[in-house]
Amino acid sequence: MAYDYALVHLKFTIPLALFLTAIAYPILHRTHFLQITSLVVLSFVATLPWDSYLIRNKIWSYPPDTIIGPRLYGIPMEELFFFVIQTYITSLFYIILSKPLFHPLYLQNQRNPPRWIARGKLIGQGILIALTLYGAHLVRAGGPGTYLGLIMAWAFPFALLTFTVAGRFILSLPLPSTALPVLLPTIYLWLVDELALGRGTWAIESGTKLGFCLFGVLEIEEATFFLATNLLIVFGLAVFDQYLAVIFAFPHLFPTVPRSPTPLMLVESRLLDKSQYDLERIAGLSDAVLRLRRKSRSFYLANSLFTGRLRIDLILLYSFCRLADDLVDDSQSRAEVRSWTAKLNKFLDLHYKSDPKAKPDMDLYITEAFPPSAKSALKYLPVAILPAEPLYQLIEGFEMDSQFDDYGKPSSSDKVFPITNEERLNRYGQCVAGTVGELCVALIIEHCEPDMPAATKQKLRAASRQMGVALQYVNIARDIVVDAEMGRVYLPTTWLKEAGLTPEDVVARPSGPVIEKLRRRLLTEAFKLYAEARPEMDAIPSEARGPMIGAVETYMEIGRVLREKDEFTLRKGKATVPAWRRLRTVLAAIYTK
Ligand SMILES: CC(C)=CCC/C(C)=C/CC/C(C)=C/CC/C(C)=C/[C@@H]1[C@@H](COP(=O)(O)OP(=O)(O)O)[C@]1(C)CC/C=C(\C)CC/C=C(\C)CCC=C(C)C
Repeated sequence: MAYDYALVHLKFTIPLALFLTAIAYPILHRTHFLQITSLVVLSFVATLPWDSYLIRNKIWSYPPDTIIGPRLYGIPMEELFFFVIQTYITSLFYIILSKPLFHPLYLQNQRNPPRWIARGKLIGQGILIALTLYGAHLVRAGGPGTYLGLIMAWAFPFALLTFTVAGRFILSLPLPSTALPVLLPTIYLWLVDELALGRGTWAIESGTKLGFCLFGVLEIEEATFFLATNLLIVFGLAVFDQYLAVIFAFPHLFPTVPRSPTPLMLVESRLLDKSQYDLERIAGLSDAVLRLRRKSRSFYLANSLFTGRLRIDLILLYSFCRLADDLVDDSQSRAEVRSWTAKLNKFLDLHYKSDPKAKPDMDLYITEAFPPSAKSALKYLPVAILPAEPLYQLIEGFEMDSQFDDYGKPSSSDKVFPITNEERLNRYGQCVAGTVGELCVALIIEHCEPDMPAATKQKLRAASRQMGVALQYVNIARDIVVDAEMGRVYLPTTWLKEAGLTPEDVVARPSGPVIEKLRRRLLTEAFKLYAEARPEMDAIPSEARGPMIGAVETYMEIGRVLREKDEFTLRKGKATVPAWRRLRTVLAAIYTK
């Protein structure tokens, strides 16, 4: 039947490609399209002459009644389509499995790599050189080793080239993110090939094959072809990721990055001397990711949905917010709180209020005023694209937090509970969380749509502040017990009074039916604010909309768990959302954005 080969695509390769597209679509970014398109073109151009040579030299053949007919340089169009769809399938496997990775962190081995990476690269290069030479030997020897030799002498030089360019980066990546995108499509295509060979859709001519089969009727040459070509595709994608990471991670080298870096920028990135890489910044990014992972499962999961410089700046913003909050929270006295907030305000003054002509030495100030662990969070805060006012207000919110703390004063009569009423609660939420929402939106606009209409910007700012308060209310509702243990009660004193309680009662007994009722009242307010702000998220630029909705919904899911259950799993005293449910929330957000 003339459609046998075409049916192989219709039954096996196209369905898998469609399935992977459905899975990957919400996380695909413009840079991914650049990567996949480039790889498809490169694969097509590199395979065409090689494939044509093998067909014309009768290494393999197609019974006329298995192909539709049109050929290019002797290659059936179904085969040409195979070049494209195999590259596409393997690329999607790689992109899906690599999405959680934060690629800039893997640039740290570009200079003075660990011994095993340096050696691993040399060993890898040695293996690829040996395989290439052996392939050439088989070709020269002719006979049964010809087909295998042609595969090796063609594929492994390309693999050697890409591994030479990105070997340290590839070896630095977690093994599953490179091995699985090679092995999964390879095994799948082995099975497809086995079926096709078994049906006679194509045939490998004797005389130029070794006659060994990996299993069934799958010739060892065919198995080697799919393994080698998928290795080439993954190496090629990793080369892209290495140079994209350089573009995104180093603003001093690439001050502005379009929504999708251009091929010229990739070439520039490749030609850079690695001595220009700011590895101190990479270490700072590593500190920020570690802080995010340790402190917030909600935002740590959500961060992997973002891409490029927006992802980097959100992580850096989180790191600063968390650091500032911890400096104040960990203070042992009101004087210490005032000292930290004064230093943080001065840090902001030096950035926003100093004479541009007399730029202060920020590194010196940070080193003198803050502990070494704080340096990277302060140094790399992307102040150039963040508005000042929300940052000052954030520090003000942390100062409000400190009013709760009596720092061990003997008499509880001095005890202050500043959240006296709902208005104060809202003000507090605006300061510590509404500001964060506004700062997130500022980054999104800068990176995704700087020329956004002013009216849209204003609507997003207002909605982001409201959403921030909603998340803060969920945070408070979740942490009533934890906060009470710290002597803090964020439930408004007026609410407590209506329920016949005082803040001291809540500190003494932060659970029970009355507290539960107040928790639900606060959650009702949180979901009211959320419901008003959520529709405005549709105006967020498309590449950030799904991830930002994912971040917000993951956090609001904490509130849903609290509302659904009277009893919930506590982790360090905090109600937690099961991992499967957090993942389900994120996936629902990005697939329905
Ligand atoms: C994806 C990613 C990395 C996002 C980063 C978001 C970010 C910068 C968060 C900073 C959070 C933070 C540490 C702020 C300091 C004050 C504080 C603790 C606020 C509370 C956050 C809880 O963070 P935590 O790390 O403690 O998380 P856990 O509770 O331990 O799980 C708050 C609850 C406030 C968080 C508020 C926001 C993130 C703003 C939300 C609003 C938006 C994202 C804007 C949405 C846009 C529109 C148009 C509605």
